[in-house]
Amino acid sequence: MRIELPNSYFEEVDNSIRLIWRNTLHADFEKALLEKAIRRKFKVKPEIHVEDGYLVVNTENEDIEKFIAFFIQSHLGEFLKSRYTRRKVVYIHEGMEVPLLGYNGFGLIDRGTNLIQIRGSTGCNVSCIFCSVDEGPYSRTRLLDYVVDIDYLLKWFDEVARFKGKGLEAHLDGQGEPLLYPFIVELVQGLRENPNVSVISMQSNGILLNDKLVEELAEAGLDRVNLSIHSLDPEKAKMLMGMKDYDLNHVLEMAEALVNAGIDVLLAPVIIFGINDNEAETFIEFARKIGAGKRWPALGFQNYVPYKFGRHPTVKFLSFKEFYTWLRNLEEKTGMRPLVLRPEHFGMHRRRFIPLQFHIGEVVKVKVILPGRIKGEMLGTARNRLIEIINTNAKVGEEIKVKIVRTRHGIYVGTPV
Ligand SMILES: C[S@@+](CC[C@H](N)C(=O)[O-])C[C@H]1O[C@@H](n2cnc3c(N)ncnc32)[C@H](O)[C@@H]1O
Ligand code: SF4
Repeated sequence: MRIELPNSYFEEVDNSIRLIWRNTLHADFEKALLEKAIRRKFKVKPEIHVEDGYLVVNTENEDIEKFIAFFIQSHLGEFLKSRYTRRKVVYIHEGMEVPLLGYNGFGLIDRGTNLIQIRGSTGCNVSCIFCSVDEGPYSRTRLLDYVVDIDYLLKWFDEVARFKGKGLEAHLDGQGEPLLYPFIVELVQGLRENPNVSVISMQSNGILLNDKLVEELAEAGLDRVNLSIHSLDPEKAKMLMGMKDYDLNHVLEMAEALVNAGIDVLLAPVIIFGINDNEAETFIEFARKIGAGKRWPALGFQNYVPYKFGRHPTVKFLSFKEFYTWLRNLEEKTGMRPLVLRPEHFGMHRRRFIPLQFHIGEVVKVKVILPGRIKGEMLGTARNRLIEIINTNAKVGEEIKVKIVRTRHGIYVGTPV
């Protein structure tokens, strides 16, 4: 008898049955564990193996089939891992009562404009050598990943959108790669249904795109992708993305496929002077060739910035003043405008902030609800907001007092007192 679960297939790995769920997540169940559970319940020991992606059990007993499906689904949360980072995944859903405002790892961020950042998951499939958040399989600091349930994320978004009003841009980004979010198409669809959303955009490295996904995203209503391509030289691109099988050609093809599907493309290379600044004109040529920048600017060159918790390939970087001079010269030389980007180019304007719940210096009683992503970090909650607690060894379930040390843009950081 073959067992099938929605959006999933199975593989056999060593002594385990691996469930691959929505292509981006997996969970390993030891065969012995599954067999023990069945033996206990039905007093039989069936043979289990995987065939063509199906889990096959040598029984015609439908109750056993149902039991196995139920057992796997109900234990999924315990074993869930990212297929790309191999880290444990904490699946956040409504029943956990985790607020989706307050933290920059997942949920929603309001920076006082009509653009709302939406972060459905953490984790990345590559490890760029300059990554501001030290992401990807080779991260040295990130200990686990989060995935937020789609219905729960949309529920919070709808509430935020009601407060913020009409003409919003819903921007899918993250401390990681948005295309790893297992419900990315459904997320775009759900956002499109919100009457206050005018534009849906995404920041992505584009690697996981394929023709089918591009079509699905276009149909769901994605308007623009800010595509991170850092070199048009295949070898240099591999080096910058920290991935030896990075297929630049595929990403370039996908850039074109996006444009052809009616999704605007903004190329967003990070410029590290001495490494890829000499490619600026080639980027501009490529953007022109594929017809990027139909409704928004075609290029968004980014200045490399060494971040505290990021990776640092070089000690040399340009001040923003020097960077803008470089961009203006490039505008003059190539006629490509605008390269110096302003919020107006994206229809962005100031909007009333969701009111802050805490002020700096305030001491708050916080319930610790989740482990954090880096050592010494935990996530706590108070007044329906998340708070990142740093320098702590508190455990989940404890109630502790923290002093709020950061509130900027509604991202709360606290230290134990
Ligand atoms: C952290 S990434 C997340 C989204 C996605 N993974 C990507 O790379 O497009 C967000 C953007 O920041 C850029 N970025 C990463 N590290 C940076 C750094 N040190 N300085 C400037 N930009 C950086 C990335 O290239 C990307 O365009
Ligand atoms: S910059 Fe983006 S693509 Fe590169 S490692 Fe960081 S999150 Fe991943």
